[in-house]
Amino acid sequence: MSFDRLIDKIIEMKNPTVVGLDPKLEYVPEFIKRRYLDSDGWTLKAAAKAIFDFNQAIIDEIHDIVPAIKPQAAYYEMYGHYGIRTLEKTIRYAKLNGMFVMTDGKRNDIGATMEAYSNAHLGATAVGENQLEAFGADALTVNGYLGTDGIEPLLKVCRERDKGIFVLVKTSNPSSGELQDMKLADGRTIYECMGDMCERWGEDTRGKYGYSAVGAVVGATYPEMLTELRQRLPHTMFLVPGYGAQGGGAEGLKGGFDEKGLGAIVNSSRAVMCAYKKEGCDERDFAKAARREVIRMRDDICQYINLK
Ligand SMILES: O=C(O)c1cc(=O)[nH]c(=O)n1[C@@H]1O[C@H](COP(=O)(O)O)[C@@H](O)[C@H]1O
Repeated sequence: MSFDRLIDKIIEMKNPTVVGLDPKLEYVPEFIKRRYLDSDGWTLKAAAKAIFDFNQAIIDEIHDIVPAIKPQAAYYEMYGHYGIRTLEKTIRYAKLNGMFVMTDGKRNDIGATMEAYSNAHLGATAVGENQLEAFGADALTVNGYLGTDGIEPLLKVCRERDKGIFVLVKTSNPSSGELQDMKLADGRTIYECMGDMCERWGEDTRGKYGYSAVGAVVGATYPEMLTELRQRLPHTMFLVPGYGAQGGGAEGLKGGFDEKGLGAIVNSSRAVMCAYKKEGCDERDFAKAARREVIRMRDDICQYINLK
């Protein structure tokens, strides 16, 4: 009921990073696409099958180095129910390989509907007497803007099943300040207020490292705010996207970590999935190129933090 399982893995692997599996078909090497698209045609089904092979090969190459993956649901929903099946299989395959899985769904709704999202992604669905796991991820990204009743159903599942959530606090995109940086009457920004709510929501779920089951998404593209939020939210684990393809650099990330080098996990998606394109290596070596990139990323970030 905290992020202890994730932090244990980060310490064991000495690696505070997560690979985002956001697989567009154009990232998948031709030789894999031909495997299905030549025989089945250019269909959603064939694309979803090719994407699963792509994900599987990357997981095979990175699972001994990286503690977690973060599949972004949109890249699977694009392929309809075939894509959803690929998401489900990808989650299962990563878990079989010992990885922590954070589904990036950025979900939120009223309490009743949020209960359905919580059961779908983190908990289980009741079918008669049976409680059946649908996706079974370890954590989910969520939007907190509907307030406490939209978060409560998630907290219930986090407590019962040892899961976690990452709430959007200060996002990495260029327009994030339009709303998130606005000041409230009490002088706080909206993102500070959302961060404070994360501390409160997580209060009774703190684990052995002091971090609760309620984490926050804070973009690598805003290093000063990342540093400021680390001080402000001592019990909130950060998911930090924006490193690599969005321009966030390793040095700017250090303020997001605590003095033990914990408290944050940095995501990279395109830079890992498409490392083979950047390297210009044979496309058949795409998974090895992903492996080289995750090692480079780990070493790049770890040089600035005190993770023992
Ligand atoms: O919640 C997220 O993961 C997220 C929040 C945010 O503020 N910015 C952000 O980029 N993300 C996600 O993080 C990933 C970043 O991908 P790359 O820019 O390719 O590394 C994508 O899956 C985004 O949807």
